[in-house]
Amino acid sequence: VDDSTKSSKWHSLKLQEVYESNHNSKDHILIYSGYILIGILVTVIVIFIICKRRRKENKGDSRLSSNRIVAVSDDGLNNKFSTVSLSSEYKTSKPEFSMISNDSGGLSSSLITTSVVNGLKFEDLLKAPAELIGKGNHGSLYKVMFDYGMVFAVKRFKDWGISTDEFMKRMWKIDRVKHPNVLPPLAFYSSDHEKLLVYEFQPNGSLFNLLHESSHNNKPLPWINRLEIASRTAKALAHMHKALEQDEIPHGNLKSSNILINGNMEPCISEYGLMQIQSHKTANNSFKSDVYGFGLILLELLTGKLVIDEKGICLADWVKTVLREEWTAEVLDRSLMAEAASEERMVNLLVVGVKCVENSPNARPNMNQVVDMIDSIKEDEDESNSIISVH
Ligand SMILES: Nc1ncnc2c1ncn2[C@@H]1O[C@H](COP(=O)(O)OP(=O)(O)OP(=O)(O)O)[C@@H](O)[C@H]1O
Repeated sequence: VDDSTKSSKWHSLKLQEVYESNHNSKDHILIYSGYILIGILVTVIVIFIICKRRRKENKGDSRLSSNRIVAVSDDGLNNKFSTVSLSSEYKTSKPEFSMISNDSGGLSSSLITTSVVNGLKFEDLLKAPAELIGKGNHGSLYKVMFDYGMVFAVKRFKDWGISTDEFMKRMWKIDRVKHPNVLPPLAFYSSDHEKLLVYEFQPNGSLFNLLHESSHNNKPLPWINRLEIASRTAKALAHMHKALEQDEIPHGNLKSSNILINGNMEPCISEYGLMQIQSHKTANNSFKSDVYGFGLILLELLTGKLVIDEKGICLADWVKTVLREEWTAEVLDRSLMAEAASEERMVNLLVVGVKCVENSPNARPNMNQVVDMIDSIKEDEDESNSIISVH
């Protein structure tokens, strides 16, 4: 009995052991399956997050693809007319810019899109050969060329005391206002130290080149073209003033080198709104400064002389003096006098110019009044031309 009891006890112990070992391995399987499930779950979450991020980045990229942005390093640029690649300039020093601006708080605030330049990327601009074509008072201008024929003018501003935020807001406001005779920026970039603006390159150069650089064009600009340029520029400026009056954004730097000439000999106002107004009080005076600038352009158009000549004589003062002394014909560009056009209408336009360059801003007309005055000269011109053509 004892033996059989022992053996049955032994059996039940064995069974228990087997049962327990089975039970343990089941537990293990369960535990491992749990781990695997958690692992899968974590992997799925990680993949989901990565995909979401990629999608976001792609969105940013497609926004960028319609931008043109140029990065130029601070050093490595010299005064000489030179052909460089912006990317090589860029590599000469630690890059100051990246596609994502460090100081402007994000991509969208550092880049501006425009539909005109779809498909072109930042890298393309960096790689393209660039030519320094001028150094103005407020920065340098580069001509950037692409294999497939597209050419851009990139203006690089130095020391423009405007914050990135303000700059971006201003650019958006200007971008909203369109006029066929105002050159819109195609893209722009801003960091605390530097602002870049990209424009379409105008192969015919500026009104300044046309009037004052004999090598530019040997044929003098005919009166009818000068009148047309004056009229279109006045209308474009009046349009911009009206649309941006509330925002207090005048052109701020209107001069003949900022009037570009397109293939049809039409003027295009460039670099609108790139100067900062000191205060609200001066805003109105700044609009009247544009009127002054426009007046000087009229005087340049009619006299063919520089705003300040080699002897330091100021064109506005000179014209005023000559008109006071009634030597009117002396003032006009000789090539205009050689034309069979009406001297009277030329003098009328000159008078509009003189009104615009009055010393006191309040004495100057606004751009709408200027447009009306020029329109009436144009009407006279058209009328007389139609009479001539009938005869
Ligand atoms: N989009 C453009 N296409 C072709 N030429 C241009 C373009 N923009 C400017 N230019 C020309 O490049 C030259 C340099 O221009 P830039 O604007 O740097 O100088 P600026 O107008 O003389 O001075 P500022 O810095 O006061 O504007 C000028 O002769 C100008 O007419």
